Parts: sequence; structure tokens; C-alpha cells
Amino acid sequence: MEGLTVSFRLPGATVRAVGGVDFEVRPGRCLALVGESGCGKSVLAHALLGLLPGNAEVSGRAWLEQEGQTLELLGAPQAVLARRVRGRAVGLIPQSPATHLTPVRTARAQLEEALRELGHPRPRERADELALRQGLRPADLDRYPHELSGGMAQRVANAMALAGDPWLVLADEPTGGLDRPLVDRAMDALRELCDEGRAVLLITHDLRAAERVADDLAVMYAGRLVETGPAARVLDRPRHPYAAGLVDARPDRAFVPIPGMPPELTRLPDGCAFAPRCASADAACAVPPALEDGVACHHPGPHRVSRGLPGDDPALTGASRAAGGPAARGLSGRDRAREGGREGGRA
Ligand SMILES: Nc1ncnc2c1ncn2[C@@H]1O[C@H](COP(=O)(O)OP(=O)(O)OP(=O)(O)O)[C@@H](O)[C@H]1O
Ligand code: NI
Repeated sequence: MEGLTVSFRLPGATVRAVGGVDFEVRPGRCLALVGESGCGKSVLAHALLGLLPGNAEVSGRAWLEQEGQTLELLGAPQAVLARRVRGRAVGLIPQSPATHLTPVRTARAQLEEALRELGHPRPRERADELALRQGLRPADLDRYPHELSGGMAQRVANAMALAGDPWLVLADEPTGGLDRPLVDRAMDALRELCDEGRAVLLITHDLRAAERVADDLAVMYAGRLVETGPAARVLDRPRHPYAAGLVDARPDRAFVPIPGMPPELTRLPDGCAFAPRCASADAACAVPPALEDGVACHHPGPHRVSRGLPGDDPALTGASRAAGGPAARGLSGRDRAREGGREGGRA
């Protein structure tokens, strides 16, 4: 994706929801896009699939490269997006799953219909398989949407997104309404998708969930990326003051909110959008910083961040503490690399 920009025209104002975002998601990898509510994460995902309303102006380029074929998504006609992209090459796990299910038909009817439309030969068996993979019992699919808890509706939506065997999965807050064990399970399911060779873009507020699954992290603020890099590095040693603030705001870390509020997207400051909330801001910040070497800041850290809740073993991260320490976990390759790196650092 290069220079993805989205503005919404409103009477008397323009909302600049996404302001020139570049990134890449590769097969077998998970990129987590994190940032506060309203920073443009869902708009970005919807732009890729041609799902924005008529008052949206989109510019930039986004190439979907699959099996030697390249499709530029932002300029693609709706018919092409409908036939080749949505639900097929790209699966979207929507942010409010319950609103995407029809109330008058069972989850199974809707999932099997999606599978039939995709030409699946055995929709019933495949629906059961998709349900089991999400930790649902096949019988749960026979419920109507109002009979599903929020967490179950979420898992039905996840199953629907995977029905077409997508190559790229856009998971927009796929853990809404799930408690921690189910969040962990949902993240492990995303990890499996990566390990099968799919690309995953995870959109989340939940840094602990991101830490569990993501290879790479992109931190978004007021429609722009402020820091990108390997997830473990960004979470351990963030360089942008906003990224450091997000880490310290984690409920399983210092739990200190970032002071102030994000700017209005109709009246963005001329310089760095984070400057009004930033302890390091000075005159240099009147000029908007470009993203260079993975950070968009005139005074990049490394910043010291909290390692755990007060009184906890500071050597353990939140995720490893919850799981009983690194040794207690079945570590993924990414985790092993990270833990290995840490051991290496100590030695
Ligand atoms: N159709 C629209 N018209 C005008 N503004 C819009 C429209 N859709 C979204 N916006 C604005 O774009 C901005 C980004 O919204 P978006 O939904 O992408 O945020 P988000 O990062 O996904 O937040 P959350 O974490 O709460 O889901 C918000 O300020 C929102 O109000
Ligand atoms: Ni959103």
C-alpha cells in the first residue's frame, strides 16, 4: 500500500481519516495495526475492499499480489472487487459482527449460503469444520443471531470471513466481547492462518493480543503511521512517544492513560499531530515529521516503558506472566525467536 489517503466530505468540513499510509503485509505474516479509537484503522481496511460510502475520497495505491497476478484495489471496479476480492482473495472479519448477520436466519443458513455462493461442494461439513475451528460446537450454528452471545456472534463472523479460504485476512477488532481465554484462542487461530501461508492484518486496541500473534506492528495516530517495526521491538523499546504511551496504557502494564485527547480530524494541526499531548514536543514539531526508519518523530526514543504491574516480576511481560512464564507456553516460532533474542541479550 502506498500513500493511502481517505477523506470524507461533510457539509462545511472535510474529515481526513487516513493521511498517506504505506505498508506491506506478506504471506505467512501478521501485521497488527494499533491505535486509539477513531484514528482511521477501520476506514483503511474498508478502503481496500471498496466498502466506503459515497462521500469518501480515496487516493493512493494498494496492490494485491497473488500467484503472479497483481490487482490494484483502490482503482478496481466494484464488480471486480465483488467477484474476485471480497470474501475470496480477501476475507474481512468486521468490527461489529452482530450487525452483519441477518436476524431472521440461523447462523448455519447464512454460513452455508456463503459457502454455496463460493461453489463449495459440501457446505454443511465445511460449516461445521469452520465452526469447530473457532471453538464453536456445530449445534451453535443452528441458533438465530439473537440467541448468540457477543462472543459467539464474533466467532460466527470469523468463520464467515474464512469461508472463501482467503489469501489475506483483514481482522477488524476480531475479539470484541471475548474474554481473555477466548481472545488468546482467537489470536492463536489467526497465527495458524499465517502459518498456513496467509497474510493477516489485525486491527486492534489490545496490545496484549497483538503481542501474542503479530510479527510486525504499525502504530497509527490521527490517520498516519507514527511507528512501524517488529512487534516485539516496538512493544519492548518503542521509539515514538505515542507508541510508548500506548504500551504504558496497557491494563497489564502501568495502566496509565495518555493525557489529553486525539485531535479532531477536521482540524488537524499543521505540524506533528501528537505534539499537543507530547512531553518531548518543541519548536521542531511545528513541521510534520516523516516516517523515517520506522518512526515519525523529531525526537525519537528509545523510551523506557513499564514491564509489568507494580509488584510483579519485571522480567516477565504481561503475556508470559498470564501463561505461567515463557517455559509454560507452547511457543510459536516468533515467540521462540523473541525469547531467544532476550536470552542472547542477557548472555
Ligand atoms: N462515513 C463517514 N463520514 C465521515 N466521517 C467518517 C465516516 N466514517 C468514518 N469517519 C471518521 O473517520 C475517522 C476514523 O474512523 P475509523 O472507524 O477508521 O476509526 P478506528 O480507528 O477504526 O476506531 P475504532 O477503534 O473506534 O474502531 C473517525 O473520526 C470517524 O468519525
Ligand atoms: Ni474501527
